[in-house]
Amino acid sequence: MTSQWSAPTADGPVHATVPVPGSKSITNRALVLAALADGPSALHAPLRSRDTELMAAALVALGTGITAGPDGSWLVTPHAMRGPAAVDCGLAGTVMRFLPPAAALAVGEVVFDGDEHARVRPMGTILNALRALGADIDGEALPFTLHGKGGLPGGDVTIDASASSQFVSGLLLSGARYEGGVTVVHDGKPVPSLPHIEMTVSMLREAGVVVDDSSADLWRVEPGAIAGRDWRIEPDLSNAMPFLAAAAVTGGEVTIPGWPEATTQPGGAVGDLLARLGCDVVLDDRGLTVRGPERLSGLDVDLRDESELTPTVAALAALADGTSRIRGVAHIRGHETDRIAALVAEVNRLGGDAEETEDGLVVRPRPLRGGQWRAYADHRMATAGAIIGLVVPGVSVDDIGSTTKTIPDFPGMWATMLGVR
Ligand SMILES: O=C(O)C1=C[C@@H](OP(=O)(O)O)[C@@H](O)[C@H](O)C1
Ligand SMILES: C=C(OP(=O)(O)O)C(=O)O
Repeated sequence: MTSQWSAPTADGPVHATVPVPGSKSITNRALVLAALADGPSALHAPLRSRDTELMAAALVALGTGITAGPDGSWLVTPHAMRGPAAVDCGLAGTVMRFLPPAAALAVGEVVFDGDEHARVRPMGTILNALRALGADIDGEALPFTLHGKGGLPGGDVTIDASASSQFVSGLLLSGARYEGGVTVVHDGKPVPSLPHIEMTVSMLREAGVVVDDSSADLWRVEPGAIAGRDWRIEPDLSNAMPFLAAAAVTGGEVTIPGWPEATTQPGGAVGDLLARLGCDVVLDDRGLTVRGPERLSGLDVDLRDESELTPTVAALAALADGTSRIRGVAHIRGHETDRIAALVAEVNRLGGDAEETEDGLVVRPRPLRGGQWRAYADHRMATAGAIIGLVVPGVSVDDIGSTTKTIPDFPGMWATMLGVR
């Protein structure tokens, strides 16, 4: 799915209110919990994009009933997991890390595969953890085959989750359905994206599961039922950031309605990050409103907890007046692409001055020129190119179709925001 896209240049400060679709991370957790629950669930305002459609299709292949309501909600009727089944993970980390622990409850063979870029994403940690908990799996990465035995003994497992928080979240989401529950201990460099584990723990508790996360690097899920319930999906705050960035780089004003007062999404940090770059940020009953400054300042920031925001922050840094340093994100070399290498290559291709560090990148101010911005099949690389294209004429993004991973119609939303439809 590649599609060349000439990034539109803003003809002045961008002023817009932009409703954004639901959170990928919350939608895919709610789908898994609903499929493993003891009764029906409804997902209200779910994200309907490639990552979540793949999750839904995989759960249906494993026996779950999923239908769409007239208002766009998803109604989920759980059923005992069953194989044989084939699961297409696409490029979705949440599908490739959250589903194998659930598929281990099925009887029969479940074959997992995904996009070319997905085959190099780290998987060994979770496959070995499942083996340690009693699963029978052939393979170390996509593609792999799980020989389901209808359940798992569960118990204690020690893993190194420094390459992805999703290893922990995946085990916790299904752990209540294992005979002995699950205790996951992390041993290694710090776990990234911790808010995403908090999201997992908090959604498990909302579904009535007993979880102990009182010790650092240890999570205990007691065996028991997962309750069917109504899930209300928050807007995707990480996907809101490129639209807010449009205000930041053009000196305009953008509001995202429905911004939650409290959230476990790492995108909750977006307001603080934009304020540090020099924006005015207000959260009130209209939503989150960002007003851009005349000139953006650089920033020195550790994004380990909010690592999925790195491409967007780097795009802003490339347009800032001061030097920026992004730290704590070594593991994003294993995201949709090696994001550190990709960002440095693309900023420099447009004449900028970016440099890789061991755990992030440094971006120094230098005027950019138009040219090709490569997305590397990565939705957040594509939207980073769009941000730069707002103020640098002649930027072309080579794979804008990659944005359908988490936003159904990014080019349409971008055009509407700019009033160019
Ligand atoms: O659990 C989740 O929903 C996610 C966890 C994070 O993964 P990593 O821990 O691999 O960064 C994040 O970057 C990803 O976009 C979504
Ligand atoms: C890292 C990301 O995705 P995934 O859920 O595929 O890991 C992301 O969306 O930035």
